[in-house]
Amino acid sequence: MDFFKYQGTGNDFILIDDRDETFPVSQELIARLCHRRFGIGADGLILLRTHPDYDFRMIYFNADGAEGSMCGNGGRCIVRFAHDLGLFESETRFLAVDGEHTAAVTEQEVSLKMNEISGIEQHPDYAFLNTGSPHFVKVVEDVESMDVVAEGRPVRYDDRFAPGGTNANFIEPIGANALFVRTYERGVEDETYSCGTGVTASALVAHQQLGMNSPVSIQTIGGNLRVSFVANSDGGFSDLYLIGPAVRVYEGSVNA
Ligand SMILES: N[C@H](CCC[C@H](N)C(=O)O)C(=O)O
Repeated sequence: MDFFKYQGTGNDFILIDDRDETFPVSQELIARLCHRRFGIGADGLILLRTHPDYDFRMIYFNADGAEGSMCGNGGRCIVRFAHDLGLFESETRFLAVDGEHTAAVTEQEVSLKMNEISGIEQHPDYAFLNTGSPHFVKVVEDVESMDVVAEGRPVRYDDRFAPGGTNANFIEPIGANALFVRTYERGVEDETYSCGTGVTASALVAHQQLGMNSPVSIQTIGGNLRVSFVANSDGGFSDLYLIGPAVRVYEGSVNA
């Protein structure tokens, strides 16, 4: 079976051109392919399929092999993959688990439009919102020295977020409109080098709690992203874009 490996600021994915819909979907196979020792190794696996009304359809699976909610970095990577396959020139429209997305590509970046957010659930020491995936966001002092797994895993499984659980983001302001974000990712069950829906959520919380304005620059372990948005008077957000690099690393073939 042929596959392509892409990464978006270190969040890495196996991409499969499944326009013929022959990929044998199973939780066991996908978990094995994503395994860092017994498989190719990735934070997730993404199928590119056809759709009569869109340039393509995105189906996302977390590294645990289960079909996931929206993946922002994976969305940027499948846009780069579709462009590499020649499916569009510079702008595209595709269907994902949370509905329609548009995106634009340049040599350096992919700009992905994220779905509108109705509002942020603000608690005394954290915020919670869904940017296509559920995110707990907490402002901390020294994010670089945190043990993100030790702090993030209990949040991911906390009863407050049952039954589906949540991703956990820890954010630190590093400039007027800049953050350092680290994320424990649900379904990977580890810290990832970046999380697209997570940095999107973090930027909106930084606007609301820290007074940051669009575009917010985000440093992650895996590289730099930008999030631009319009804050609406009703507390929601629109014109939400996740912008940054998405790169093909290699292609290969694997025994299914
Ligand atoms: N693990 C996430 C989905 C992928 C999110 C992340 N990879 C991104 O770039 O948004 C979840 O189950 O909620």
